[in-house]
Amino acid sequence: MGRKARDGTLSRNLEGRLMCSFCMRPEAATGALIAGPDAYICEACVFECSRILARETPAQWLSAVTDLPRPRELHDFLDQYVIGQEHAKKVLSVAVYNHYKRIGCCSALGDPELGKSNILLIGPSGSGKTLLAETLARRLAVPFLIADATALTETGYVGEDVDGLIRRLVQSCDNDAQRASLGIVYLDEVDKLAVRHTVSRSRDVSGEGVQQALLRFMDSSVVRFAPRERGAARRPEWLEVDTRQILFICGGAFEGLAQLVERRRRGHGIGFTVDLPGPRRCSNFLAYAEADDLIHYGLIPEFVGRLPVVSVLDPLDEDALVRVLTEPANALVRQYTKLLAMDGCELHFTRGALHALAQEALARGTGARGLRTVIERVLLEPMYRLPRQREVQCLTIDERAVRDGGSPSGFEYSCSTRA
Ligand SMILES: Nc1ncnc2c1ncn2[C@@H]1O[C@H](COP(=O)(O)OP(=O)(O)OP(=O)(O)O)[C@@H](O)[C@H]1O
Ligand SMILES: [Zn+2]
Repeated sequence: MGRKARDGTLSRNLEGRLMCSFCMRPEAATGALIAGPDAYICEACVFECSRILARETPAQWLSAVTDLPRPRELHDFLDQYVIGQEHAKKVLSVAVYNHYKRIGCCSALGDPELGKSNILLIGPSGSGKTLLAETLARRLAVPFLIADATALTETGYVGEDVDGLIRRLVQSCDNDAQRASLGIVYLDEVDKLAVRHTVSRSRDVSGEGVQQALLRFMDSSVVRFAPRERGAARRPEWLEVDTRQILFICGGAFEGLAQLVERRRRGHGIGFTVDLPGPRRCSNFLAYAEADDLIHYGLIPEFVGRLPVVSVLDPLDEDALVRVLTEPANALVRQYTKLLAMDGCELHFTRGALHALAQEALARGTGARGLRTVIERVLLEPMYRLPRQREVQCLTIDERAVRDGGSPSGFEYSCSTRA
């Protein structure tokens, strides 16, 4: 036994009793300790170590890579849940595939070099940014966390700092730090971190400060913290997460960015651009957004540099919203049909009603997000009455029922009893 094991702090606790050098529990609590030249280890820690090693063997990584869905498969899966956004689907499928392929290969070959390709999604509210990220994470069965960039603070301020974000990811994996490090973090509203947007905000935390804090995590940084429930057997005292394998997908509407792009493309100082941009033109110009435009918008160059993959999503038009209502595997119309079927009622929407719903959602300017609100309003009255009105067996929502705002009269008008 080495000198350190006898005298050093690694092997004895404050009372001078032998302890496990890994979890620091005394011999009385751990049972037999296995001695090394400089340290001791208990059974629980041996178990934990073998579990970690089992996951890190190259063979396992390679099989994970062989099982990795190819970009085309990822795209097909996205198609089941996300309407439109073809470009974003393609870009994301490839980027996410490459990300996990890289992780697998680098780990297998013991290569620490990991050029990570975090992703930036630019698109209006309710166009499917979160949905795309979430659906990919579900297909890959990797941990997924959604966070709002505007709620983040610099370390030391009140609120959730970036460390807290990683901690939340680990907690969502039942404190499995290893698994958490393969996760995807979707960071919403990063456009609100732009320097020019934070000047007039009331909170004392600058968006720039948060951008700086995020930089560290988007590359590689070890976050170390104590798990919430301590003391339980076989639970390490500290959890460590290396963020270098965590994929960050950032999203934002970037209002006004299209105008910046347009101005750049037309050359500065030419007066005729002023009153040209309409919504359609703007989204066209967004497709030409470059790193410089994002920096001009107020993101710091280092932050933009960490987001090499950029995709622009289209605003959903009326036809797209009708498809969102009906086509996805978990489409709203399917959901409510199932819900009313539980009350023994068959629900139908006419084509006119679907378009009216889409138009109303469109008017709200929150993209597909508005659809649920509108459909809830229209179906409120029927859903309120149905559980009592046993005779109603077939309910057709037509255009008028939508336009009448789901008033009782609209309901009377559109429901019928079947013999
Ligand atoms: N392209 C789409 N296809 C199908 N459903 C969509 C699509 N876009 C949005 N939705 C639906 O609208 C809701 C909101 O979408 P999502 O959260 O993805 O918007 P977002 O683009 O992330 O907007 P925000 O930036 O405001 O969060 C989701 O519940 C989703 O079901
Ligand atoms: Zn131990």
